[in-house]
Amino acid sequence: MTIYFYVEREKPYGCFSNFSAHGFMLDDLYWATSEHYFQAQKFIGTPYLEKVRQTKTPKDAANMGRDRTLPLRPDWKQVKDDVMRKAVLQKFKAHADIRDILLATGDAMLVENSPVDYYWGCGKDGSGKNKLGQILMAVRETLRGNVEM
Ligand SMILES: Nc1nc(O)c(N)c(N[C@@H]2O[C@H](COP(=O)(O)O)[C@@H](O)[C@H]2O)n1
Repeated sequence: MTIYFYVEREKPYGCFSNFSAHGFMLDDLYWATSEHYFQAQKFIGTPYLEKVRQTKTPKDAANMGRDRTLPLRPDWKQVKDDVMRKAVLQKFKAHADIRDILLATGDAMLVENSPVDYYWGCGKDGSGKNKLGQILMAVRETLRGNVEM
């Protein structure tokens, strides 16, 4: 079985999106969404991290994080998967309701059904890497106590 998710408002699996309104503490700071955390880490060591953290919406955080006039950390390509793992794990540790939804998916394949994202999602034609779906499945195993992240 495959479960597709994308935007937050699509129930019940919209909570798998990084845009879902499930905040958490990480690195001694509060993050309104996992998107805020992920995008802010692009600017670690600069004041832009805090600027992204304080953006109003996950869309605003994504827009700022994707602004390539801002100083992207040089190792971003190497660390971005780990950053995403850390954010997603913490989000599901912090919220029992969505943790239950994730665990109840059993061994279903989880796919971010983004028509525009061929890295985190499956892309328009399904050929994308679906990295976010893979991370959610890995988090699911970690929460079951089967695999360390
Ligand atoms: N809602 C939404 N709109 C897009 O245009 C997207 N690309 C995504 N995918 C999410 O974007 C985040 C990573 O973006 P960048 O690597 O900074 O481009 C991540 O949360 C994907 O799940 N979502």
